[in-house]
Amino acid sequence: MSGSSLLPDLDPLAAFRVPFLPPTFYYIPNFISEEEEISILQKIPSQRWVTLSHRRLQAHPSTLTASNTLLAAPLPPYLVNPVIERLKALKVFKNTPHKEPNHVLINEYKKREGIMPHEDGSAYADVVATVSLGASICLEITQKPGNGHNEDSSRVEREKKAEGKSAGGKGSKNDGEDNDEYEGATATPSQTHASQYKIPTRILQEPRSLLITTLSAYTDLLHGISPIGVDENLSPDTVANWFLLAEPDLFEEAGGKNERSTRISLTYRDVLKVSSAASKVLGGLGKR
Ligand SMILES: O=C(O)CCC(=O)C(=O)O
Ligand SMILES: [Fe+2]
Repeated sequence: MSGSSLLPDLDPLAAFRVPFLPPTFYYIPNFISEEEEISILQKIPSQRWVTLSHRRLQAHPSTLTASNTLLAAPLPPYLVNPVIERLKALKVFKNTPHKEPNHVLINEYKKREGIMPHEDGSAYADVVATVSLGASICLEITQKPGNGHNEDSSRVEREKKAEGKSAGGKGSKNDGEDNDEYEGATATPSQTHASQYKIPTRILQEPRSLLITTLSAYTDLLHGISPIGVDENLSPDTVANWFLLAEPDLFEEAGGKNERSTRISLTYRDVLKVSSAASKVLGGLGKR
């Protein structure tokens, strides 16, 4: 029905699409309230962190098995409410196998910490919803090395690809969980990107915001966070989601700078392979 200008746009995400990027990035400022942010931060268990070289991380309900299988278990309530209810209202995971997230990776970045440019792995459906807590940070979006810029990128091509694509990342090497390094050898040719998009670019993630990345954000592009103390030169020209920001004035008044401080991200995902049998076996063993 989107063809008629008399009808409202029925896609609840349409207003939040990040411009200058393929239609696979959505940014929603103030997705949660300050009270909700504080409440979630207080409930993240301090004993669950795994320290990596440039960040700390924890997986809920658990780390995936070696074969990228999730042992079925509920997410803790503080990760369900209010976030998952709101993701459902926005139909964020409507095309993924389980229709809702079943796994959350929590990342913590202190000042000067980051994550190498990477794509998220084939363990997950190709939708990630990231809630930012505590501080702002810039996510850098870059082209995957080896991707052509000159190939057909017409609207028709892109829509065909988006329509034909069912959930499920393809060909990615990195699960974002235990290996930050991008392995460029897996690059596949891009049919989606050309000069109408501004890539590389940055997405400024404010505290309490939601960033949704889907489809070609997974297959054709890389995302990463520079391990720096200050994000600089922030402006409408250099930040793709500038006009979606809750408080662009804060960065303008600071001379286009964002002084980093500890930022936590909750990355909601749908793991493709879920084993309830395995969890029963483990649960049984645990009781002995
Ligand atoms: O913290 C973020 O916003 C990005 C994290 C990420 O890319 C990942 O966990 O795969
Ligand atoms: Fe990632």
